[in-house]
Amino acid sequence: MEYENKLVLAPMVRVGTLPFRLLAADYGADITYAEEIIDHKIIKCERIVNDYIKSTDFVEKGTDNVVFRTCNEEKGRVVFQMGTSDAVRALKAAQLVCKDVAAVDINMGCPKSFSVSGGMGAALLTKPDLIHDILTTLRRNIDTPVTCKIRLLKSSQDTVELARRIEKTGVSALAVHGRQVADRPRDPAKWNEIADVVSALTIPVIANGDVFEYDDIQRIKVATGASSVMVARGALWNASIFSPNVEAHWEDVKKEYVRKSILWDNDVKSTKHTLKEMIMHYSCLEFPEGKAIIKSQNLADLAKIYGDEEYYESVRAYRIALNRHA
Ligand SMILES: Cc1cc2nc3c(=O)[nH]c(=O)nc-3n(C[C@H](O)[C@H](O)[C@H](O)COP(=O)(O)O)c2cc1C
Repeated sequence: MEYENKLVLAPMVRVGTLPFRLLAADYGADITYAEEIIDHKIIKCERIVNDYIKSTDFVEKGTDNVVFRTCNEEKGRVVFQMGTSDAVRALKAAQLVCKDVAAVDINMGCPKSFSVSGGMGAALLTKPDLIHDILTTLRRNIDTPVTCKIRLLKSSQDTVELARRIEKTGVSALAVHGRQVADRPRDPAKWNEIADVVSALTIPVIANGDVFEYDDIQRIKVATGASSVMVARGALWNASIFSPNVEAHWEDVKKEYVRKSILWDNDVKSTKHTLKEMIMHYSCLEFPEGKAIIKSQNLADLAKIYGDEEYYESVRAYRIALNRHA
């Protein structure tokens, strides 16, 4: 996969499932990261071709819990992001999914305690030897491109030094979130420190942090020199941020997201979570729409909220018919 001049949907836990990735792609995202999945979890899965909805599922053995769902349509642009603290386990996990995705990314930026206490996410930033071990093990053993995503270190010099070590492992690209581990999301991202990494490396750098409207894409490119840009919250709040045309109204974006959730039989908890995040940004969960979402128990309930009962029924009928002919 090429990493120059790309618009990238950032990895987002509980948000970056198949329907949201396809939504972002429809609006213009070239590369779409899946939510972070921990190596332990994917290793417990088996790969199942789901003829019913035409997806490829990684399902926890002995359960019907779909840990990762993808489809042919996104094969050339989906990035599987993994949380890991061990090269052997990371490889085992990557081998399971690598034929179905465009790249495998290692998360080295998550500051949450469940990640850091397991030696994953941002904990890796202080262990350059382990980073080297994980990335070179993956590079040598899988044909799929390998990338990673880091945060800024205490000084720009430290970040550049780490980035250079990472580049030497042969990764295809490096995503840099312009905040340090202790920074809060409301602290401004330091685009100037991303620029230092861009000028020190020859591999593509994907600049991430504080892109909230389409014009910010050009701004961060100019400020950092990076040709590719990654967007998280801006896309969560309105996935049409990737579109050079007029931003779609967020009401339409929500409706389309629910339709895609129905089409790809998304976990209702994940769809509800994403809808709530979208609503909280523009409005308030106390209004009837928010209350109805909180109360909803399945995708049929969500379809009803958005006046899409007919759509829901037609998808259901189509699947039943397909299944009968299978
Ligand atoms: C809801 C949410 C979930 C996130 N989950 C992940 C994740 O799974 N992996 C990761 O590397 N970063 C994760 N992040 C961080 C984003 O990918 C991104 O680095 C950060 O939000 C900065 O970008 P932004 O300013 O465009 O939001 C998450 C952020 C948000 C808002």
